Amino acid sequence: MIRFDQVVKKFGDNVVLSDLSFEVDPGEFVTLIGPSGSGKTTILRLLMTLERVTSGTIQVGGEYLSHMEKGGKLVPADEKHLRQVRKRIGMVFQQFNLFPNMKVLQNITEAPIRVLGTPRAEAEAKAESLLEMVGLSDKIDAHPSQLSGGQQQRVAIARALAMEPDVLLLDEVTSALDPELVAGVLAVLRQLAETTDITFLCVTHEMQFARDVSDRVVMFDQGHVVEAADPEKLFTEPENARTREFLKAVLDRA
Ligand SMILES: Nc1ncnc2c1ncn2[C@@H]1O[C@H](COP(=O)(O)OP(=O)(O)OP(=O)(O)O)[C@@H](O)[C@H]1O
Repeated sequence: MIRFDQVVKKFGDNVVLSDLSFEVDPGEFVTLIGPSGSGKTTILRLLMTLERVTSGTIQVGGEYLSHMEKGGKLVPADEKHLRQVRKRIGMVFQQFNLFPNMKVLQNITEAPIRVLGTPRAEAEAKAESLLEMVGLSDKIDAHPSQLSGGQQQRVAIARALAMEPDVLLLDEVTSALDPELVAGVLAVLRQLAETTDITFLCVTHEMQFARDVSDRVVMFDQGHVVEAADPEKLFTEPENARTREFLKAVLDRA
């Protein structure tokens, strides 16, 4: 579903990703772990087309994201192509980024109506069922400022799902939450991972969540994949010294 092929990403002279290749299968839940600055967020931003590759290619669902085919050749994607492929990808951020002046319902229906052309009644019915799924049916007419951080994040998840993405990117979705609100958000994500065929790419410091929910965990350092394995293996018997060092530091801090 996601394929990075020899991707290089530089910011000036800073080589953030060098020759990065990895794949995520359809329906797989993959978590990226690694030290601060290792390039995890850059990977998500490339997938959201907020950044462009320096070289190499990215494919989503068999279609090029970074490039498009023109006259039998691969050329950098134009804005129209990017918008088209991007519709398949949803993202939930650390900061929930809800529209503050819109009620919860409108936050969820806005993109389906405007971007997908979904009729309003259909978009609202869908939003109601998504709000039920995230346990917030009673907040349909609230404004974001009237919700806790955990509730706002669950609305943000519902909003991403309303676009029916094939791929959902999760970037430190619990980092801005008070500790007592984290479990509710993780429970919603766990349910989604178990009951939908969405492909997840997740960046998190919640190691227990990564261990419970992921099909595969990928350890990054300095823009390279150091090691990738199923969570039981990676967390109990990491092969690479860098992974062992990183996990020890994270678990000592917890
Ligand atoms: N827009 C930008 N301009 C310049 N440098 C950038 C930009 N975005 C990221 N970088 C650099 O790219 C590197 C990787 O950053 P990135 O945010 O992807 O790391 P990360 O692994 O997600 O870290 P963290 O866990 O702290 O979020 C860092 O050295 C960062 O300074």
